This record gives sequence, structure tokens and C-alpha cells, in this order.
Amino acid sequence: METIVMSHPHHYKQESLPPTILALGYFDGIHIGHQRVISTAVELAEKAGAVPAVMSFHPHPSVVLGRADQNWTYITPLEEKKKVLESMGVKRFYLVKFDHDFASLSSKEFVDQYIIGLNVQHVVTGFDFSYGKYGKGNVETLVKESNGQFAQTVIEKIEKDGQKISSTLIRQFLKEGRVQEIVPYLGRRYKLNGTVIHGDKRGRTIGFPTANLDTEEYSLPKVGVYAVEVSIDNERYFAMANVGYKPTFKEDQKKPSLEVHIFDFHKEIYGKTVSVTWLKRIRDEKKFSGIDELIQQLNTDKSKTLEIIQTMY
Ligand SMILES: Cc1cc2nc3c(=O)[nH]c(=O)nc-3n(C[C@H](O)[C@H](O)[C@H](O)COP(=O)(O)O)c2cc1C
Ligand SMILES: Nc1ncnc2c1ncn2[C@@H]1O[C@H](COP(=O)(O)OP(=O)(O)OP(=O)(O)O)[C@@H](O)[C@H]1O
Repeated sequence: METIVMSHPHHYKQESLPPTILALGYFDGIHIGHQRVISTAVELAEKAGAVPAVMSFHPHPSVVLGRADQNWTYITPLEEKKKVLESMGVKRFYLVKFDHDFASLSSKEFVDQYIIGLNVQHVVTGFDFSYGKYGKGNVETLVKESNGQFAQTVIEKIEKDGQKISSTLIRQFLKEGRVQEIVPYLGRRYKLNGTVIHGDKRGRTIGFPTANLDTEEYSLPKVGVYAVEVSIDNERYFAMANVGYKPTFKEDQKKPSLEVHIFDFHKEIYGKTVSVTWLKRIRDEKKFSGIDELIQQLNTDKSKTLEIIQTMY
């Protein structure tokens, strides 16, 4: 998949571009609704002998327009999003730099400057796609504003249990620690990558060594303890994870951290990438009155995790 970065002001025009079918949207998570939009573009492109492409925006508009706090995180940060798109058969990824200049373009200017020059035959969006200043452009205006230069397919609302499947809903599930319930919305288990960093080296002294992970722009589920599966160098292991502040030992940690205790694993992995797949939430994080109490709880957590894993695999 080729990535083409588009920053403002933009006048991408190349006569030699092959006919393109373009799916449009932010697509954080690439959930079941997004998958329908994108796979429709891929299928249409296959039939027409055209190139399947996606246009997306970065960073998230909420960050740039100041609607989110400073610690905005993603379900699929950019690199993860690219991998998922590639696996779906997308061949071109138009990545628009989202900034104030871009956000102030009228809907017509967006179509003229960003889409018309790409030899787009057909656009695919969801029913509630909006674009341009104040989000004024919508599925009714898109083809009109191109003067009929491309065809359009609008995907109807994809719902589950009466709710629109959306990035917002999946974020809400993460916030509530409902990692298991995410699966039918996201279409897969929630997974994130982290780099192993140095912790306080206390875990090994209590018989539960942990890999402390820097998860950068990924969203963490609610503070607490979880059964997880991890993957390191393409090998899979079972593990239990703690998202939190380690209140038994620390009083001043500002942001929750993620650490995993991997069962039957003793390798040195500092600096490596660990991917964590979230299976089920076990309990809240607690402040224990001493190390022995914590150890006892960790043994219980381990039994519980193994039980959960047995019922799942
Ligand atoms: C499965 C699991 C559950 C944990 N639960 C708690 C907890 O409830 N309260 C707490 O203060 N720390 C908890 N911890 C964090 C431990 O305090 C931490 O692993 C230990 O202090 C080692 O930290 P270090 O890796 O920074 O050396 C938990 C860790 C794991 C792996
Ligand atoms: N459940 C859905 N059914 C059909 N189309 C959808 C669905 N969710 C998103 N889309 C479409 O996918 C594209 C990307 O949408 P967007 O990234 O805004 O997703 P979203 O999940 O609705 O996000 P948010 O929760 O942040 O509003 C848009 O064209 C949108 O209309």
C-alpha cells in the first residue's frame, strides 16, 4: 500500500493516475461500520479494474479543534491503521494533514482541492459522513460539489443492539473496561502495542516479574486487572495485565501505566515490542496494606486468568 501525505494548500493533480475508488472517513478503530465502507470500495475497485484507495485525516480533528484534552489517544494509531487497511486490500492511502487551515476549507474547496485531481471514479462513505468547514458537507452535497464527476455509494447505518457502531462507542467500552463486549463492534479483539521500558524492578523480587510497557498513542482500558494474551517476536503467551497507578507502592504517579506478567516466561525483553490482546477484566486495582497481601491477590488473579483462558480457547 502506498501512502500519499497531503498537506495544505493542496493541488494534487496527476493526469497519469489510474481510475480510483475512494473510501472517505477518519476511521479510528476500523470497526465493523468502517470495514463495510472500506471493503465496499475494495470490491467496487476489483469489479472495475480500478485502484482501491482510502482518504483519512491526521491528527484526529478533536485534538486539533481543541475538543479533546491533551491526552487524546487512538483505538488505531496511524501505523496500526495503515496495517489494517493494507490487510483489507487497500492499495493507496491518502493521508490528509488535519490542521486549522484544512479545517477552514469550505466543503466545495475540499472536493476541488483534495479529490478532483485524484481521478476518482466513485466515492464510498457512510451515511453520516460530513466534511468541510463546520462539517457542512454531507452525502447529499458530495457528488453535486464535484459537478457529477464521480459516482457515489452510501453505506447505510450499521447498528448492533440498536446502537450505531462507532469509534465513540468503542472508546466508551474501553473507558468502562468492557473489553470483551468490544469484539462484536470492532470485529476483532482490542489489541495494542507497547515497548518494554524499565520499571522499578520490584516485580521480580515478589515473584511476579512484569514487563512495563510504553503504549504511546494507544487508548488504555479502564484502570484494573485483566486477562490478556501477548505476542512477542511472533510467539504467543498468556499473561495478566495491570492498568493503573500501583497505589500500594506509589502516591504520585500521574498517568496510569500498563504492565504485564507473562506466565512461564523469563526472557530479557527490554526495548522489544509486545502486543497485548485484551480478553477480560478481572477486578479493580487496590491499595494493599503490604506486599504479602498483594502477592496473595496476584496468585488469585493468576488462577482466575487461567480459568478465563480455558473457557476461551
Ligand atoms: C496482574 C497484576 C495486578 C496488580 N494489581 C495491583 C494492585 O491491585 N494494586 C497495586 O498497588 N499494584 C498492583 N500491581 C502492580 C504491582 O504493584 C507491581 O507489579 C509491582 O510493584 C512491580 O512494579 P515494577 O514492575 O515497576 O517493579 C499489579 C500487577 C500485576 C501484574
Ligand atoms: N456504523 C456505521 N455504519 C455505516 N457507516 C459508518 C458507521 N460508522 C462510521 N461510518 C462511516 O465511516 C466513515 C468514517 O466515519 P468516522 O470515522 O466518523 O466513524 P465513527 O465511528 O462514526 O466515529 P465517531 O464515533 O468518532 O463519530 C464515514 O464515512 C462514516 O459515515
